[in-house]
Amino acid sequence: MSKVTLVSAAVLLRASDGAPPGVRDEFLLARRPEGKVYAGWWEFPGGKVEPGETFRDALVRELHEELGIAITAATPWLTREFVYPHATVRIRFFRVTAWDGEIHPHEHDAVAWLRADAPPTVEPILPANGPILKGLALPTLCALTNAEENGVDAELARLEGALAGGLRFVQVRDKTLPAAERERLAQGVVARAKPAGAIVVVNDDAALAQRVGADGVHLSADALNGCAQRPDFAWVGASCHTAEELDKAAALELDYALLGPVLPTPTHPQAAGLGWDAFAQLVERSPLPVLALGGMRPAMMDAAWAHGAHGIALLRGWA
Ligand SMILES: Nc1nc2c([nH]c(=O)n2[C@H]2C[C@H](O)[C@@H](COP(=O)(O)OP(=O)(O)OP(=O)(O)O)O2)c(=O)[nH]1
Repeated sequence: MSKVTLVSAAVLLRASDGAPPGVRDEFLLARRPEGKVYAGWWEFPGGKVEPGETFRDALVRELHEELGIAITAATPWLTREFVYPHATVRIRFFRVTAWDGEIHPHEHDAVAWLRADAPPTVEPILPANGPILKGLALPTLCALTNAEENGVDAELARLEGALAGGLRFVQVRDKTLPAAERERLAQGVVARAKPAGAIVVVNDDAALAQRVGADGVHLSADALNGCAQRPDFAWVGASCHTAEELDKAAALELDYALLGPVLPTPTHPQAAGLGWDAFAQLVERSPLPVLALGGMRPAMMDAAWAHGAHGIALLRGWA
């Protein structure tokens, strides 16, 4: 196997003027200068890990050298491997949310802030980074419907409130609801979520997702294990419990995974949950955004980020 070059890269995040509370919806790209491989291409600031350094050490050093800033808050995010003609790289991406100092490009010839929820306004972007941009467009809080407990109409009312409060990612779950009720729920979710610009995925029923015009499907772990190729939707995710399932979701080039249960839940009180440390170890090499599931509350978003999660998914407590 050829040598793998280790690279740390920073997704610097900030909130645009109209961003909902707590949402950082802009990220920074920088343009590689003349004289480097891929000169003129846009990348996340960062660079190679030097001998004796951790990924985090390299991140801190590179951002100081390249942008003149001292980062004060960075959490691990995705790890992406890519084979270029010149090198095979393993890039550890971090989300950087606070730093000291003004950004001045010392080693790039330009920088630009881009919106996470819109197509990029600069090009070309380094080929390894396509899925990274899609990951940035994925909201960090995923609401799972719970009409089995709340009833369809109450659940749709709860959704309206949450959409008004900034929710942008919904999974229609409710696997045991009678088919006609589940169809009514899915239709109602799409009718409310689409105008708000929210992503809707339907659990394990591609035909229903098609009929109601959802953005995608969410595969249960069983469906993932039996799946030979990525279903043809804009957004496809899967529920995972093990490293093998995370690998399978990555091999199918899905857009995200849910991993859990992280903590005990009312639905599975007998399961102890993975705990945050085991969660962090499992997601460390994942090229996909992974959302923590099981016993989550919105206030746990910071803990989730600190352990490498993209965000959290929850059945109760999202509104
Ligand atoms: N910094 C950065 N590198 C990326 C990204 N995407 C991507 O494929 N890469 C690749 C390109 C390069 O092969 C490698 C980074 O190497 P580099 O040449 O920028 O590293 P460096 O800053 O340490 O520079 P040097 O040793 O060449 O002076 O990772 C990205 O978004 N940011």
